[in-house]
Amino acid sequence: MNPKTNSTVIETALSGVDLIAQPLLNKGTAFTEAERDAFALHGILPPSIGNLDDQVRRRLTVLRSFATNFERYSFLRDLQDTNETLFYALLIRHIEELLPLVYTPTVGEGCQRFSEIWRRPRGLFLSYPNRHRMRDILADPRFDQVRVIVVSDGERILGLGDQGAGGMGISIGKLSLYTACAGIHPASTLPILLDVGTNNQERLDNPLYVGWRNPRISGEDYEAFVEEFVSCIAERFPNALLQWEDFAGANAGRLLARYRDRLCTFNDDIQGTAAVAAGTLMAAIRVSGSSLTEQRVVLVGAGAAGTGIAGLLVQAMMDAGLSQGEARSRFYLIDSKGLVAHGLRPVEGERAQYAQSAEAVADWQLDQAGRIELLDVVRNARPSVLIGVSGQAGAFHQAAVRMMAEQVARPIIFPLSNPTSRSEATPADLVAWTEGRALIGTGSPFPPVPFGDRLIPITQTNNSYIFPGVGLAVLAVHARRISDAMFMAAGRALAELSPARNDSHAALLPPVDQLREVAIAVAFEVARQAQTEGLGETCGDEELRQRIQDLVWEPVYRPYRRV
Ligand SMILES: NC(=O)C1=CN([C@@H]2O[C@H](COP(=O)(O)OP(=O)(O)OC[C@H]3O[C@@H](n4cnc5c(N)ncnc54)[C@H](OP(=O)(O)O)[C@@H]3O)[C@@H](O)[C@H]2O)C=CC1
Ligand SMILES: CC(=O)C(=O)O
Ligand SMILES: [Mg+2]
Repeated sequence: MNPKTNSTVIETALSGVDLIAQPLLNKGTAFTEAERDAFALHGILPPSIGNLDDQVRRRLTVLRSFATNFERYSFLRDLQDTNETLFYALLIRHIEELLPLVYTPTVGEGCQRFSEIWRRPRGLFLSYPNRHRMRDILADPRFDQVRVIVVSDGERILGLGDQGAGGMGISIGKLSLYTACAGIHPASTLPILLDVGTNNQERLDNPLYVGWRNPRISGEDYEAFVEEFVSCIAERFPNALLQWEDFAGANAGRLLARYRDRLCTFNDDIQGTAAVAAGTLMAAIRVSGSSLTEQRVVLVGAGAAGTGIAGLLVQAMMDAGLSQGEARSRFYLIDSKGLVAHGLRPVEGERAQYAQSAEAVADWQLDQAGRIELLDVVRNARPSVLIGVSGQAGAFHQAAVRMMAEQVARPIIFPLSNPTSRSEATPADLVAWTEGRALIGTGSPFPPVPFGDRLIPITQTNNSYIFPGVGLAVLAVHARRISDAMFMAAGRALAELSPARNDSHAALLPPVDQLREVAIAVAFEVARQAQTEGLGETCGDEELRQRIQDLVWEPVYRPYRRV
C-alpha cells in the first residue's frame, strides 16, 4: 500500500477483502464495476454502486442520529479506520460541525474513554516494557512514507490530566487536523503514544484499560526512554517533523530545549499556542486601537502554554522596541500558588524569568495563604489582556473580570483552556460582565453570544490555526529545524487574516471552515522565515506557493491499477 500524494492512478497488488481492509484504499460501495472485476470484489460488496457524495450524505445522516457527541466521535474514529478518504471528505465538507467531534472538546472524552472504544490499531504504542524493541517496531516498511509525527506521553491531555495510553486519541486527533486543514497526506502521518504508565488511579483500576498498567516511570528511567525514542526517530525518519503534544509542563519545556537543535521538532502546547495567542492578540489590539507595547498581560497558568505565550509576546514587544526587562515587566503570571513573584515564594523553572520583583508587588494584598490572587493582580496591574491556560474552569471570576472592565475600554480576554468544561470562563459571562466590550478568544468552540440587538462572534483561539500550516511549511522547504521566529511568522500571518481588520464587530480570526486557507497562508510565511534563517531550501515565492499547493492532498477516490 503505497498511495502517492495526489497521484492520479494508484497501483496496488491487493484485492478482495485485503483491499477493502486498507482504510487508505477502501472505497466501500464506490468501487466501480470495472474495479470490482479487476480486484475480485464481486459478492463482497452490495451490488449498488455508490459514489463519494452519496457516502458522505449517508454517513452524515447516521452521525446526526446519535444521541451524544461521544457516540459521534466513536463513529468517526471507526470510519477513519475503515475508509479514510470518506472520513476526510466528510470532515472537510462539514468541518464546522465535525471539528468539535474529532478535536476539542469531544476528543477529550475520546481520550478518557479510549479503552472502551479501542477497536483497530492506529498509530504506534511505544511502551516502556517494549523499550528494547523500539527500533524493530519503527523499522516496519509501512512507515516508509512518514513525514509528520505527533507524539504524546498522555500525561496532560487538554485540561483533563493524565490519561495514560488514552493520550493516543490526542495524537490521532492532531494528525487528523494536519490532513483536514493542511491536506497533508494521511499516509505520511504517524500518531505515537509513549506508554510510560499512568498515575491515573481510575485508569489503573479499570479492567478494560488497554495501556501498560503501571505507575508512570520518572526521573532517569523516563529520560533514558525518551532519549531512546528520539534517537530511533532521528535515525529512522531523518526528514520528518516531530510534534510534542500534551506532555506535562516541566517535561514539555525540558524536552523541547533538549531536542530542538537535534531534529526538526516543536512543542505544540508551548509554541503553537504562543503563535495563535499572539496572532489573536494582534488582531484584538487593532480593534481596541492600542499598541502591543502598551499591553499589560495577566496569564493565569504558568506551565507549558503560559510560559510559551509569555516568551513569544515578550519577543514581539522587543521587536516593537521595548527592552527585554521592560517587556517582561508587563507580564503577570499566576500559577496554582498565586502570582509568580520574588520574595513571596520559591520561584523556579521557565516561569522565573517572568517573576515580578519583590519591590513591584511589595504593597499588594496577600490572601490568607500568603498568595496574591487574580483579583489583586487585576487591581494593581490593571491588565489590558487576560489569558487563561490553567485548565481551571471558573478561574476568571466575576469580580476580577468586572474590575478589569472598569479599568480598560476593550478588555482582551482569552480563556484558552480545553476542553469546554475547563474554560476559565464562558463567553456569555464575559460578555455580560463587560457589557459586551470584551474581545474574546476561547480554546474550544463556543456559539456567538446575543448582546442587545447583535450577536457577538466568539473567536476560537486554538493552536489548530497554526500547527497544520507549520507542518506544510516544513514539508515544502524540507526544513531542518523549527525556530521561534517561524512561530512569530505564523502568528503574524494569522493576524493578517483577521476578519476584524475590516469590521470591528467581526470575529478576531477566520471561521474554522477557512482553516485550509489559513494553513496555506501560515505555511507560506513560515516557510519564508525558514528560508530567511537558512533552515530550509530556498526558492522563489511562486515556486514556494506551488510546492505548498502540490502537497495538498484532496480526499477523492482515485482509479486503481492492479500490479
Ligand atoms: N487553546 C489552545 O490552543 C491551547 C490550550 N491549552 C490549554 O491550556 C491548559 C494548560 O496547558 P499547559 O500549559 O500545557 O499545562 P501545564 O500543566 O503545563 O500548566 C498548567 C498551569 O496551570 C496552573 N494552574 C493549575 N491550577 C491553577 C489555579 N487554580 N490557578 C492558577 N493556575 C493554576 C499550573 O500551576 P502549577 O505550575 O503551580 O501547577 C500550571 O502553571 C490546558 O487546559 C490546555 O488545554 C494548551 C495548549 C493549547
Ligand atoms: C489545543 C491543545 O493543544 C491543548 O489544549 O492542549
Ligand atoms: Mg495540546
